[in-house]
Amino acid sequence: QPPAPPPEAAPLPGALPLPPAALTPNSTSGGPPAAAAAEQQAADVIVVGAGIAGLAAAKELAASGLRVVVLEARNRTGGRLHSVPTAAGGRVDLGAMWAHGWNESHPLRPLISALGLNVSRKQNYNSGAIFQPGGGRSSFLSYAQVQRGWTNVLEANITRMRAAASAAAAAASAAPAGAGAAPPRDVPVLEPYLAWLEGAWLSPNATRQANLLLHTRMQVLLNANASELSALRYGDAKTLPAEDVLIEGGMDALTDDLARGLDVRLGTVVTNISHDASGVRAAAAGGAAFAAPFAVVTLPLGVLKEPSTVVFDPPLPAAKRSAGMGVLDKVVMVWPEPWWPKNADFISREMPDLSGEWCVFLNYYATLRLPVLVALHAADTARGLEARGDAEVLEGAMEALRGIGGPGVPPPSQSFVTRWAADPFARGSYSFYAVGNPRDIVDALGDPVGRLHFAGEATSRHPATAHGAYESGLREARRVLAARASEAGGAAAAPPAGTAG
Ligand SMILES: Cc1cc2nc3c(=O)[nH]c(=O)nc-3n(C[C@H](O)[C@H](O)[C@H](O)COP(=O)(O)OP(=O)(O)OC[C@H]3O[C@@H](n4cnc5c(N)ncnc54)[C@H](O)[C@@H]3O)c2cc1C
Repeated sequence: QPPAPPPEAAPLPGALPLPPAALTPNSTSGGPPAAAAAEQQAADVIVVGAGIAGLAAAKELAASGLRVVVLEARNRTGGRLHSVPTAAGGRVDLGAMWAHGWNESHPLRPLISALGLNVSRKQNYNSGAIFQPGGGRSSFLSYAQVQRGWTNVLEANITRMRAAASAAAAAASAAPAGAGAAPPRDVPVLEPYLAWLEGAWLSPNATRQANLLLHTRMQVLLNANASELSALRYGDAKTLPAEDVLIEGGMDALTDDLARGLDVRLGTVVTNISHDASGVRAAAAGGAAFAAPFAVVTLPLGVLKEPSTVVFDPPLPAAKRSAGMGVLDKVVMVWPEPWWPKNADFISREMPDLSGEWCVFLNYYATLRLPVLVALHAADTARGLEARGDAEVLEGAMEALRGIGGPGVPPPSQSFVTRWAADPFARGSYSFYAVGNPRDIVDALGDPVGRLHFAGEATSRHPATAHGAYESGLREARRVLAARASEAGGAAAAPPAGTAG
């Protein structure tokens, strides 16, 4: 539980007086009134972005008695948490869906429990029904055997490579300057895979299953092409040591709850952020302007990677854009009844190549008893599908599904097609370690720049997750409080970079 707010937080020198009507708590239903557009509205802290990171930061800061204004471009809160009702009942997630690493100390557990939300049983990644390209069930290996046999070999291969790289780095640091081993060379994760595949002499059928696994275990999970993913950093983006659950009713219940009582300005597209020793100013499309001594910026990495979208003055260090931003897209399809194997967590198709189109469908029936299949596409495959219209996308889905279930498979009664890469307020799904990224990249992404603080999934030690984003918001709220206390002459000092979240 957040601490009780102090009676009144003293505004810092430089904070502009608050115009009485400028900041109205609970104004979550629209942008600022036009009449206020020209004047600069003041707060103690500006939070840019009402995703789970921004809302966590705002809630924590507001609980300390600060005047916080949250600027959000969309007409809803939640950002990459976005759940929609289905015609068959229940809700499904178009963004994040799993609480990864569900254990007793999961950071989202208190929120989920307080809201009384149920979670599904743990997702069983070994429960899959695999089909051959021409139809018919793959019979010679179970999904579990495939995973044990092939991905473990692949991961062992990468582990060996990383050990060799660490040994080379240790030798280089022990040697006198200019001598010693060459610095470790990072390679795309595709390289060890292909090397292994070449030496493995697999049958065509086994190769297709290996491609399926490469695609699901790496490209879909990490939302990037195997040619972009760092082999040295593969596995660094650790989740918590347990399994994944789905949240019944959808993940955005969490952000709905966090937003309650906060001053969130929906429909406020921030275009410029300037800062100096006296404070931060944020300007939004339409002319609204905001000022505060501090800001917490939670813009997605994909947005930061396009510097013309939100212009920073002075410009941000290049390191703020240096990790990879990938894409994971979903095609959510709803039927009145399931026609597919009901208890297999995943319905998959062997893959003739690495393109991975329509190769994996998550079966919501197995976990939440919803007659819903969710096709997952990543990276280049996802970008290719984003360029097509919904009707064409669904045609592709039906062709694949009829290859699995026969010509009688009916079209879905409802569908949703996501386009996270094209979304101007996300520009992708989540971050990944690109080839050559150093291990401490998340610290560079999260380090403050003057009075600007940075939170969001990409800045977290658990990147690419909702709980990592949440913790990063709390981390930056604490940093802002420490910086305020230190400026006000208190003894508190800002925690060093990368200490939490
Ligand atoms: C398809 C998909 C599947 C995923 N699956 C999982 C999963 O199963 N489990 C998991 O833990 N995580 C998953 N994730 C990742 C998870 O959703 C994110 O890590 C998390 O939601 C990020 O939160 P955030 O607050 O950092 O960013 P966001 O939620 O993106 O919040 C940033 C906010 O900034 C706003 N914004 C952008 N530009 C501007 C602007 N110019 N002005 C004002 N506001 C702006 C955005 O609209 C957004 O609301 C998934 C993500 C996607 C897209």
